[in-house]
Amino acid sequence: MRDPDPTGPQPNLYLVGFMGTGKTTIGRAVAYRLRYQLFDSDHEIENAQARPISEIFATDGEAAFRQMERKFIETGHPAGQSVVACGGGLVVQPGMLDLLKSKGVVVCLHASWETILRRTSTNKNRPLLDVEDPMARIQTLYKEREPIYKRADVVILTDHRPTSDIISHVMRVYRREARDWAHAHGA
Ligand SMILES: Nc1ncnc2c1ncn2[C@@H]1O[C@H](COP(=O)(O)OP(=O)(O)O)[C@@H](O)[C@H]1O
Ligand SMILES: O=C(O)C1=C[C@@H](OP(=O)(O)O)[C@@H](O)[C@H](O)C1
Ligand SMILES: [Mg+2]
Repeated sequence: MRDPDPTGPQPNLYLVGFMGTGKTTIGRAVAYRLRYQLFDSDHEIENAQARPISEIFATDGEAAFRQMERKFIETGHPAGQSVVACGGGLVVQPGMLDLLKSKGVVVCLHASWETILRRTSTNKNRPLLDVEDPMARIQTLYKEREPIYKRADVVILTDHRPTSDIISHVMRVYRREARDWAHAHGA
C-alpha cells in the first residue's frame, strides 16, 4: 500500500540503529511506500569507492570510513523526500545525531542482542562483527552506542515482528514526526 497522506510535510527520514536491526530492509520498503528516493549510506559509499566496506575497513581503517559517512550526510543526498538507511555506526560520531535531526526525522530500530546475532550471522560483510566471538562484540558495541540510539526521535522495537508490521509502524511514526519537524523548523 502506498502512503495514505502524500500531501503532508516531506522532510527526510533517517533510519538509525545497530547492525541487523533492519534499517536497509525497512528503509527500502518505506521509501517505496512514501514514493521517496532511497539512500543506503553503505551502498552510496561502496558505489563512490567502487569497493566493498570490508575492503575499505581493511585498507583505510574505520576512521576513514567514518569520514566517508560524514561526507555522505553533509553533501551526498537531497534535503527532502528521501529515506536514508544509515550504517549502524554513522549516527554515533560526535555531532551526527543533532545534524540528522536538523535535516529530518530520526527513527531508531531496536533489536535484542540475540536477534542481532541471528540476523547478522548469515553474511560476512560487516567487518566489525567478523570476529571470533561476535556476541561479545555486539554487546560491547551496543553498550557504547546505546545512549546515542536512545536519543533518536522515536525508537521502534523489531524483535519477533514481521517486516510488514514494522513498515506500517515506521510510516505512522514518520507522518506524525514529520508534522512536528515541519512545525519546529518553520517548513
Ligand atoms: N523484522 C525482521 N524479521 C526478520 N528478519 C529481518 C527483519 N528485519 C530485517 N531482517 C533480516 O535481517 C538481516 C539484516 O537486515 P538489514 O536490513 O540488512 O539490517 P541493517 O541494515 O540494520 O544492518 C537481513 O537478512 C534481513 O532480511
Ligand atoms: O555499525 C557499524 O559500525 C557498521 C554497520 C554497517 O551497516 P549496517 O548497520 O547496515 O549493517 C556498516 O556501515 C559497517 O559494517 C559498520
Ligand atoms: Mg544496512
